[in-house]
Amino acid sequence: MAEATEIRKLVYLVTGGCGFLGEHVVRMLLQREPRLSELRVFDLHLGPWLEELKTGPVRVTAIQGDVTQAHEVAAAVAGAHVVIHTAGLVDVFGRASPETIYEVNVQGTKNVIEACVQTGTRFLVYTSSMEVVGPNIKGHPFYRGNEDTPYEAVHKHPYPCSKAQAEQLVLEANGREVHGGLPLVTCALRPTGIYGEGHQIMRDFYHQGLRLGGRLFRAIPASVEHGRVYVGNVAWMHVLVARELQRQTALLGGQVYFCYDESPYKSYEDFNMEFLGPCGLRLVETRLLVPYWLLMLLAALNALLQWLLRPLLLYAPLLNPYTLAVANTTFTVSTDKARRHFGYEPLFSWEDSRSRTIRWVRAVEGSAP
Ligand SMILES: NC(=O)C1=CN([C@@H]2O[C@H](COP(=O)(O)OP(=O)(O)OC[C@H]3O[C@@H](n4cnc5c(N)ncnc54)[C@H](O)[C@@H]3O)[C@@H](O)[C@H]2O)C=CC1
Ligand SMILES: C[C@H](CCCC(C)(C)O)[C@H]1CC[C@H]2[C@@H]3[C@H](O)CC4=CC(=O)CC[C@]4(C)[C@H]3CC[C@]12C
Repeated sequence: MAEATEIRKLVYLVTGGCGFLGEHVVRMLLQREPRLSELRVFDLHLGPWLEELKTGPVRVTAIQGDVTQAHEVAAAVAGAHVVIHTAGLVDVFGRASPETIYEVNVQGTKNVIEACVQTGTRFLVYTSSMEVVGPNIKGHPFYRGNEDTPYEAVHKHPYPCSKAQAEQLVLEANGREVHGGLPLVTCALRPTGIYGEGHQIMRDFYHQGLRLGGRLFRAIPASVEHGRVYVGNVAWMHVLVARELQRQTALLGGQVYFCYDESPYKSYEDFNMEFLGPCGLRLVETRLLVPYWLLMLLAALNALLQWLLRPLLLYAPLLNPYTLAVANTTFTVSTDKARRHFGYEPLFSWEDSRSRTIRWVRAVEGSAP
């Protein structure tokens, strides 16, 4: 007992700690970071599940706050050794305005960096995204690429643009002097499409399939491959990189790492069927019935309707020109940089990731959409 309290001396802060990924990071830190003494969970909306975490050996502090408010961020960061910044506005459906997306993703990240500098926090891990690279607006495939693969990263949509700007800010901040005179050490993790327990889009597809009599309709050719990664492995990568950033500052500082695991390369829809299939849904082939030009037309119509209806109501369907372009462009990652730099191996095999996700979808069954 005395030994356990002796080694527990680190304070971590997880921004966005009540989100899909954030919750997994929080739980993973409690399970796998033995040096943790306090875990601060900062989010705009706190989850009730945080209460059950407060009985363990680590002090869990829930902080309701907004990353766009510099003073709230600085107060939460003060005294933390490590910040894992996962908070972000993930919106590719036009629910939020571009200004709001920039405010949260870019200004929010600036506030986190400045808070580290002012308060003397030395280690910052940023949750970036594959979207900072691509797919680009030209629809170029990124096939089994790694962190050094040349690719024309050209974006227009506010989400990838904001993530790219924020990532750049984080990487440029590496080496800045923090309060106390020591250098800030930063790195960025770039997950591909994350799946697993708590994945809202998977839940939406599941309910859509139930409404359609147990069917989903294929819209994208099966040959278009998407990189996907299990949320537990993404969380594990965050925990590991945060630990190793403190040990190997020169090697890891200023670096980017794609998040990867053993999940198979498949089309977005075929991949989802790995979980939705065992839960009773089937994918109906419609390629011959719905040509791509018609999908583009529908996507453009959705965008027009969104714009026309905006004064009255929020119309934000899954299909829009941006999501169609992303869904229809191959983007897969093949790298071992995280293994080479900080010894990352996926904690969950593909079989584990799959069965955990299926179990979660089954539990969602019957719950309101
Ligand atoms: N879901 C995915 O497939 C991928 C997500 N990412 C990144 O991972 C991070 C987490 O994403 P998810 O967990 O999927 O999203 P999420 O929406 O489930 O979680 C984001 C969390 O940030 C919080 N948040 C939003 N605005 C905030 C603000 N102003 N102040 C404080 N907290 C705020 C939300 O309340 C939420 O709990 C994001 O930075 C996202 O860009 C990256 C690649 C793929
Ligand atoms: C919603 C899309 C699938 C529906 C397409 C339709 C309507 C034709 O059937 C999703 C396809 C690809 C997804 C994105 C991808 O996984 C990369 C992402 C990374 C992030 O950082 C955030 C989420 C997302 C942009 C993800 C969003 C949903 C898709 C566009």
